[in-house]
Formats: sequence, structure tokens, C-alpha cells
Amino acid sequence: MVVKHGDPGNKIALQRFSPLYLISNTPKGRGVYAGREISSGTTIDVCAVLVLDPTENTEHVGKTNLYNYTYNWPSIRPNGTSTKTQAVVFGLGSMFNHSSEDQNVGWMRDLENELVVYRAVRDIREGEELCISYGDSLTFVDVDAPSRKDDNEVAEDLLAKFDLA
Ligand SMILES: C[S@@+](CC[C@H](N)C(=O)[O-])C[C@H]1O[C@@H](n2cnc3c(N)ncnc32)[C@H](O)[C@@H]1O
Repeated sequence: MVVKHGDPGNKIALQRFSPLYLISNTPKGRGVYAGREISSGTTIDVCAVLVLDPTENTEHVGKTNLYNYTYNWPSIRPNGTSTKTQAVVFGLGSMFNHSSEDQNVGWMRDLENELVVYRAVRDIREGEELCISYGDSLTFVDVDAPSRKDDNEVAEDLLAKFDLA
């Protein structure tokens, strides 16, 4: 079907930066990498989402691995009040990994059009992984997080304090 000019409200411009690479077997599983420099502010992708019915989300998707790929999303009840649900993001949006301290990609919900728009939040070097923030409540161990000290290291730190006294 060819869409003519007709109703511009139904036509959403999609943008995807190129080249991007999907790399498997990173410490975070699969991840998305820049194939060349990306300037701050560049749109990296525009992804359509599937907003889940809140009951379907808690009773079904929330019990599966797919849950780890969903984004928090507001949902409007038939009476007009707002509640929370999840949305499945199609395309690359589901492949961006999390970084707590060095995100280079920001994302924004477009509620009206049921899209997520991803943009570079700083200049990105060729070969860098594209990472977003998932927020504070992670469901996995963050491989970028500074490793916790083991008991021996804590004991050594305490002894060092005594030495100083
Ligand atoms: C939306 S998926 C991202 C793509 C995923 N790496 C894959 O291979 O399908 C989210 C999952 O990626 C992994 N992940 C993302 N960021 C991570 C991080 N900082 N440290 C460890 N695992 C991470 C976790 O397994 C998480 O549940």
C-alpha cells in the first residue's frame, strides 16, 4: 500500500543512526555499539512500543524473562485515572544495556504516539557501547558497578586505621 500525503497526523518520521553494531557475548550479553562518531544530540533510534494491559503485565509478562526488556509506562484507565504498567519496546530499544555512571544515550517516552526516542547525550566515540539508564531498581548485578570489598580487604582497612593512630 502506498500512503499519500493525506493525513499527516498518521505519519511518524522514523530515524536511525547508522552504522550501529550489535555485539554478542559482552559481559552484559548483547549490546549496541557505535560504528562511527556520534555527535551529542543526534537521534539514534525511534522505536515503537506495545503498551501492556496492566493485568496482562502483572499476571503473565511480569513472570517471564520478557519483563527484563520492558519499560515502565503510564496507563490510563477507562475512567481517565492513571496507573502504571510496562511496555515492550520493539527494535534496538530492547538491546541497549544499562550504565549507572556513564550513560551516553538518553531516552524519552512519546506517550501520544507510543514511541521511545533515543538521543546521544554527549559525543560518542567510534566503538563505544551505547548505554542508557534503567533507573535505580536493577533486576541484575551491574557489571560496571565497583566490586564490593571482601572481608579480608575490610579487615586490612581497619588495621590500616589502627596504624595511623
Ligand atoms: C533490555 S536487555 C539488554 C540486552 C541484553 N544484554 C541481551 O543480550 O538481550 C536487559 C538485560 O541486559 C543485561 N544488562 C544490561 N545492562 C547490564 C549491566 N550494566 N550489567 C549487567 N547486565 C546488564 C541484564 O541481563 C538485563 O536484564
